[in-house]
Amino acid sequence: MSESAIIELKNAIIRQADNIILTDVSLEIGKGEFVYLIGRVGSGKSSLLKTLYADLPLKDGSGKVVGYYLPMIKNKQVPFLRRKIGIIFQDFQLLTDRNIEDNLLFVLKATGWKNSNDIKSRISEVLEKVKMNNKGYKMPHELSGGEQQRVVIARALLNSPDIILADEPTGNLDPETSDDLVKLLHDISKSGKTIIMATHQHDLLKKFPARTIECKDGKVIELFNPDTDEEEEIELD
Ligand SMILES: Nc1ncnc2c1ncn2[C@@H]1O[C@H](COP(=O)(O)OP(=O)(O)OP(=O)(O)O)[C@@H](O)[C@H]1O
Repeated sequence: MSESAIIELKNAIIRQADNIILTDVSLEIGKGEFVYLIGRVGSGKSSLLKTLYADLPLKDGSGKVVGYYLPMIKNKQVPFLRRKIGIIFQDFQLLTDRNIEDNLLFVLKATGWKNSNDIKSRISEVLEKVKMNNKGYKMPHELSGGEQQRVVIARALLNSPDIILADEPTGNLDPETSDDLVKLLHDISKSGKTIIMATHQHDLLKKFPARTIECKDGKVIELFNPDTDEEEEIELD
């Protein structure tokens, strides 16, 4: 396996229970890469992402994510793998009974942070990164969808993950807010974080081009790579 890839799958089979969803998956993603993951409903995008954060076991083929060998990962190692991965879903999943700062505090406490000054400054750093530093006192329902999703990104950044996996992060947002959010994710990847973003919004691929892979007919195919392809080569169904 390559030394430089932060995510690597080789001849992997992605399963949901006993069902084979994707076969022969070979993929290398480097540090700081931004990758779109596209594919029709039910094509296996979420299953692929779940395999990367060890929510689905990898039993066939090899796979390595931030140094952890997926086929051999032990249950007690999974929380350590997950600390290196920030996960963002379509539904914002903020705790509705507490304000934004307390949402972030909850995660820090759950992941072992104890020093209250460190906690305070980390919360303000991540809110600053997503330009929400003046709204930490607000309750989730007092924020727009785009603002809530920014907070979710801030939450994903708390433990300085190497990788962000975003499953349809703009699925509930209007087009303009989606654009802002994708720009933000691109900026975050430029700071050295690897991002895989599953999306159905193909207009984003044209507006903010990046490497694109597709789940199709039970395989993962490389659709576009800006390092090697011309932009007009992207062809979507
Ligand atoms: N918990 C589960 N148990 C069994 N099969 C599942 C489970 N979750 C998903 N599947 C099946 O796995 C296949 C891939 O689903 P997956 O959610 O990975 O697709 P997707 O590309 O992310 O779809 P979407 O675009 O709708 O999010 C589908 O056929 C789905 O029905």
